[in-house]
Amino acid sequence: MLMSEGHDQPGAPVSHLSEQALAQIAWKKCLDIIRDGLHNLQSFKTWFEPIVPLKLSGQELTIQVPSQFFYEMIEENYYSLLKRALMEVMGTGAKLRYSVLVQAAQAETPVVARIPEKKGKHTPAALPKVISHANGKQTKEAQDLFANNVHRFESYLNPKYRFENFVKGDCNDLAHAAAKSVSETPGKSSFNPLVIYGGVGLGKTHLIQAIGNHARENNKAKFVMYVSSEKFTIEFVNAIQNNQAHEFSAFYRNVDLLIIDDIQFFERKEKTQEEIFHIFNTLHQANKQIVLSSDRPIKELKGIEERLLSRFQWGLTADLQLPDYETRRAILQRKLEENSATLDESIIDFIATNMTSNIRELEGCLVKLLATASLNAKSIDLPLAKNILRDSVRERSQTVTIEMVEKAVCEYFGISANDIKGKSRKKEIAFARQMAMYSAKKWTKSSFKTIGLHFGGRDHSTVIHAVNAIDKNADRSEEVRNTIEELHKRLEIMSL
Ligand SMILES: Nc1ncnc2c1ncn2[C@@H]1O[C@H](COP(=O)(O)OP(=O)(O)OP(=O)(O)O)[C@@H](O)[C@H]1O
Repeated sequence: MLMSEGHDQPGAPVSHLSEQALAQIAWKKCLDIIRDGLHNLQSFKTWFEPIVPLKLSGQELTIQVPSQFFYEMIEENYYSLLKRALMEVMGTGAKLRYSVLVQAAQAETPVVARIPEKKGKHTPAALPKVISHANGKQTKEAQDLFANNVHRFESYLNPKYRFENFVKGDCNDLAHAAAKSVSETPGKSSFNPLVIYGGVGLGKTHLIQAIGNHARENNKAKFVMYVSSEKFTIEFVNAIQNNQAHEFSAFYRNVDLLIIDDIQFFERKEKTQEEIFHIFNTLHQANKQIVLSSDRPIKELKGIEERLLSRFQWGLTADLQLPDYETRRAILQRKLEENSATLDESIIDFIATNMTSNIRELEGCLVKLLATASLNAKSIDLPLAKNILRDSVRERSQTVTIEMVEKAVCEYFGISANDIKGKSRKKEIAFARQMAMYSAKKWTKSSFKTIGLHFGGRDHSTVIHAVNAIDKNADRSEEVRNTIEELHKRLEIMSL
């Protein structure tokens, strides 16, 4: 083990070294192993050189990473290598703790990593035996013991899911407001249970975990438990097999705020539904909060007992809709800020315009771009971004239409469709109209006649005149050339 090896600091007994010095020595050794294992100096420089070893206590090494994104990239891509290095240097009991530097001005957020075990395990069966009860009822003694041990049980909440980084929009207004309210006064409002439903990747897990994190950090609920219905079911089956069904039941009946994700997974699982039914009743009667998520409205769940369905609808049900363009942009901006990264506006536009069906995909595009930029140490421009994301957006490509031209021109000049189609001869509007006709001729397959009809029922000769006028202007004026180019760029983005 590292602490018994004195040769790194000749003459200095290792035991006298500070935790920080020990961390530096251990990390330096780990880096040697990682460098050898990577075969790619650039990746090593990008992902490992910026890491600062903070302290080594026993076999637990704490390292500081610059951002959450960094932490996730390392866990995602270099977990095995990192684990091997740590175990070689510090032995099989090695543990790693990340400290994520959120922003220079903010406090650090510690994240406990999972080495050597990648996934944390929460086993209600790990409760002390004495919690078990006679005839399904807990003794007072057992309850007290539970209360005194609450701090020992993990909530299985991911600290990254917070209200602060959940972007509000028309698509999630009610769900967000209800979630905030529940997190402030769990169990005390009529929103019990609170059910959040919505399609894949629209933020259900984020929002329900934000409730748990907020309630826990602000002491609104003592024992918060987050569990997916899949995990709940597996644990329940295990508990039955190990004769620990009573302990299992007792564990969940003691929770102050119970959050269950993806309840559609309970469909057709009769035994598990029965268990949930009893837990639900106990918690509800005791004014404990229940939060559920589902991928569809409760009424559409099939193979779930009526009595359970009706209970799920006792409180408030709120849905998450697909985010609109503005919300998609705001989410991208927020994710960039979180990673202290920037991207050209045109790239943000490109992603927000094309990734419309799922926020996880939206995020995925961003991560792909940032990772490429970082790994190749080069900045990303729009053509490169399109190239990197071509697989994600390929199916969406379409041809430019007159409607797109109208939208792009209106947005660019800040005027309405009625202005363009109307009779106004005001200089700016007449110019925008000519520009619209010019762009429609240039980038769509429409005839002069169709374009004229679209833009206010004008004659085809008016369109020919507009196209010639803009062509001439472009020869003379850089400003006009820039406008054409910008409109072209926006149309390209819209059509991908
Ligand atoms: N309004 C939002 N603001 C910021 N980030 C969001 C928002 N909605 C979703 N996200 C992010 O999108 C990703 C997917 O969200 P999440 O996992 O919560 O979706 P989900 O609805 O639970 O998906 P699934 O149906 O697959 O379980 C997460 O990284 C989450 O942080």
